[in-house]
Amino acid sequence: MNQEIKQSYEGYDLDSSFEIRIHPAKGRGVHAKRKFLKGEVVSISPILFFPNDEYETHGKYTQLDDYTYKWPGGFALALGLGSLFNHEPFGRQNLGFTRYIEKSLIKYTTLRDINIGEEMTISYGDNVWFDEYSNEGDGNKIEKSKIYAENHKNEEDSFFSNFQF
Ligand SMILES: C[S@@+](CC[C@H](N)C(=O)[O-])C[C@H]1O[C@@H](n2cnc3c(N)ncnc32)[C@H](O)[C@@H]1O
Repeated sequence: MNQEIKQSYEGYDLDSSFEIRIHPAKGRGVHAKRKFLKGEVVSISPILFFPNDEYETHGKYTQLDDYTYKWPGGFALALGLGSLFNHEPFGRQNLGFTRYIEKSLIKYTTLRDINIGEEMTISYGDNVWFDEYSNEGDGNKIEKSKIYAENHKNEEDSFFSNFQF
């Protein structure tokens, strides 16, 4: 990460496991305050469901559009930490998520060990709607075409494509 970005981070604690840090381009993000091991359940978010018609008429014209997940019959807002996980290009994220439709929940699980201070991220998929920054490399803005190529170099990974907003 370059010096300019590092210096502009500010943080505040949520509890003994998580803190919020504010990145100049990405906004708030969730960072680990303790070490997490691969396979740990990090968070379970109950969701608030918006049926398609309500979303089409109202939701998509509001800030909700940056936060909701696709859900059968409409869209879902993850309550709690789930809405604050920022995006990393597919393959670089350290959390996976599973939708439990019947229970109206999303469960977030670590894909690898996560060290203290690391940002906890999910992948929103290939088609993001903002200039994409990545924690890897120099931590700066990345070219979408480069990431697309990286994500598709091994098409057998594509069964993960349901890990999308
Ligand atoms: C679900 S919100 C995540 C929480 C958000 N950072 C906040 O402060 O409320 C998604 C928004 O975060 C920002 N974001 C997430 N990941 C990003 C990334 N890798 N690069 C740039 N912006 C990102 C984008 O503005 C996006 O619309």
